[in-house]
Amino acid sequence: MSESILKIEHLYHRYSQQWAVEDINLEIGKRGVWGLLGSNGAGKSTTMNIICGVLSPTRGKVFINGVDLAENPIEAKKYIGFLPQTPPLYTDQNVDEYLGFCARLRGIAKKDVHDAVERVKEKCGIAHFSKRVLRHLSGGYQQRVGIAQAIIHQPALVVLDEPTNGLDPNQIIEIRHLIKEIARERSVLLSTHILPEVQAACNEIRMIEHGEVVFSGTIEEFNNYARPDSFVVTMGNLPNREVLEKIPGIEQVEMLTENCCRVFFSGSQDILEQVVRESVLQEWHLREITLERESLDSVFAQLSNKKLN
Ligand SMILES: Nc1ncnc2c1ncn2[C@@H]1O[C@H](COP(=O)(O)OP(=O)(O)OP(=O)(O)O)[C@@H](O)[C@H]1O
Repeated sequence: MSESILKIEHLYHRYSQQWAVEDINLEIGKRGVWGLLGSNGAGKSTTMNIICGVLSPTRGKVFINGVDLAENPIEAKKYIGFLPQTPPLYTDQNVDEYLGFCARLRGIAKKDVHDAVERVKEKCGIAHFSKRVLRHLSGGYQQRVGIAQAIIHQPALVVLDEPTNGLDPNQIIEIRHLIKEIARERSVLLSTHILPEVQAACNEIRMIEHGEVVFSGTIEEFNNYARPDSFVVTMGNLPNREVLEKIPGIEQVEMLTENCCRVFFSGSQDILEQVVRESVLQEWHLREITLERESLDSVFAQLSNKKLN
């Protein structure tokens, strides 16, 4: 990848005795939403805290926009906005006061603070709550303020640690929408252990388990990771099991109803075309044929077990 905003090389982190991250290598591009997926305790927060310079790695290198985080932390951190798992909010401040404070912390010149605050409030849909004290905002709006502080200095990479944790379903949809919106102009790396979250929000997935990367690819590649090996077929004139089992590649047929059966096959999915062809030739009156995809949960479980095995 020529245009990467984040590159991690051989990253290790140990808390006293226990290794939380072991040899993580990652590279992410300059646009889109990148999901860092993993079950609880997989090492996501540790990795994110290291990327954002909150934690020093035991070993390994992190480059933000080509800048070595260890050698040049101030320069590297200019490119990053971070929303940790618990939003760093001063809940006695109102939205304007808090975002103004964050802008100054990020080194924005005094004369530009007002414009920066107005811009992120607009972007995050919180302009109508400018004078509202943070502790009186709902969880979803507090999270919006958390995202606003993460983008106040217009970073090229925004890192969000479980950004929809603890939100209700409507708030989750709104936050996902906001994340996609801010990823139009930059790269967003978000961590989650919730599978529908990555499906709904991410273009690319990096999955870590027990501190190691176990999957790296697009959402389609993730969905197709475990190849389907069965389909369900409904025919007006379904032949008996033995007839179907004679078709090369079909391993076993399980009758579900008089007109419907589940077919287990080995080899490629071309077998479906063959069944359709046979159905026309033999006048079996095919009504429906559906490949049974592995559910995302089962892919997740398989990838989690890959490391254990
Ligand atoms: N401060 C700490 N001291 C000791 N061990 C820690 C510390 N923080 C995390 N760990 C351990 O390191 C491992 C990775 O934890 P981490 O929080 O990075 O995982 P995670 O994927 O973010 O999990 P979650 O989704 O639950 O936040 C876990 O086994 C965890 O118990």
